[in-house]
Amino acid sequence: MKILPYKNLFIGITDTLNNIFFEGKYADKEVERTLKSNKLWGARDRAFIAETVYDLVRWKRLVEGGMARPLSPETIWEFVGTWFALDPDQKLPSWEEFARINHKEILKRHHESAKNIAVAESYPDWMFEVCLDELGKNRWIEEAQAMNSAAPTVLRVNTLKTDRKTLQKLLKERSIKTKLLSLYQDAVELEEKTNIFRTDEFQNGFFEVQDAGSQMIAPYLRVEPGMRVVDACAGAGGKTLHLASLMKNKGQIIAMDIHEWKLKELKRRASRNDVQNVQTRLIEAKTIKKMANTADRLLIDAPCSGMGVLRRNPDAKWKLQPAFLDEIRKTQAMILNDYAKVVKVGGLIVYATCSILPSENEKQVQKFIENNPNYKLISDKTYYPSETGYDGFYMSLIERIA
Ligand SMILES: C[S@@+](CC[C@H](N)C(=O)[O-])C[C@H]1O[C@@H](n2cnc3c(N)ncnc32)[C@H](O)[C@@H]1O
Repeated sequence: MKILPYKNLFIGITDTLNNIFFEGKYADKEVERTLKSNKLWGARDRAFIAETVYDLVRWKRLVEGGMARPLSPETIWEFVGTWFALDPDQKLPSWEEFARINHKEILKRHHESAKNIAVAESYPDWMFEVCLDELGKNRWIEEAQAMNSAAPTVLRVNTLKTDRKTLQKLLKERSIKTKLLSLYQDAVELEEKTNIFRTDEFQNGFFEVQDAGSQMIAPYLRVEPGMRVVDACAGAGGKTLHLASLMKNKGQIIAMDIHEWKLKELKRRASRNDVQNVQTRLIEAKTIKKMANTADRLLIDAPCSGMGVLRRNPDAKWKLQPAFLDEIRKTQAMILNDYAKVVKVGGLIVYATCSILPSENEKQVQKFIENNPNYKLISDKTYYPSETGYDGFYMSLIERIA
């Protein structure tokens, strides 16, 4: 995007980056907070700030390759200036903050550093190596590149309240252009970024924002109206709400998590969506044991590394640590082993993650089946961002056979 040479926009960008990189804040929340902080910014100003911040979070390592020094709170302006200096079509404003910017030097350093592919694709070395090792070179390079582009905004129509065509028409009346996605039965994609949360349609629960890949998970569980379904890692309920729509609000969904605040948010969303068949339950020491053999269906939307959704959360590239990956694999194995008993004999389980790493996905499931002969793998699938254009997900369907 062309530079908008206004100092207050650049101050917004540098402050936001500082909070993301050095105060541990999440990129999406920080961008939202910055955009709310100045009511006078128009749509173009907002787009410039949001796009520049996301680009810089995504391309941090590549930009550092062109800088004389690493990124620090002291070098944030140089970091932003270097990013624009890498593009010959951009002209930096002649402010003192950009006085150190030397285009020729930057390009020279950039050409040298980008010979390292992890720098060129802007990933930390350890992450690049783990992914190369797990996915192989061809697959990982394609995914690394796909996850460096901006994520589209996709809505899931709430079929308890309306249908896709009606939603599309209502949004069109607000000059919000959308397209229907033929491979995803309830998905509507925005053609341009806009603050969709301000619309009456959102306030009235006609849709939720949910990536197209994520929309494949609930239907994979083959729920039917009247069933008793447990959503074991429900979080704020993205998939719980989808399950409720598929069940036409009939039967019972028990939405569980280890964090009460997430379940509170789930309740708020359920009421906006007119979802009436969900009961929330906080997971405590004996909760899971007590629920053995009670469910027709079990969704395990497991906590994971998020290595399929980096284009939506590019800051995770820099925040994720190898030790966390080890920990999360243990948690996944524990959840699968302990929670699988909740389903009745003949019942179905979906184990899903928003990661494309086999060690969090098919390898976890294989290990579980090997150790638990009462369960059978029916099918599984990984959705790769490079193939779908949406977030990466894994899902497996497991039957309890004895
Ligand atoms: C991928 S997120 C769930 C997203 C959610 N299903 C949705 O669609 O919005 C994983 C969730 O697992 C929860 N979690 C972490 N450890 C858990 C555990 N031991 N048992 C149950 N849930 C757990 C996290 O709090 C988080 O909300």
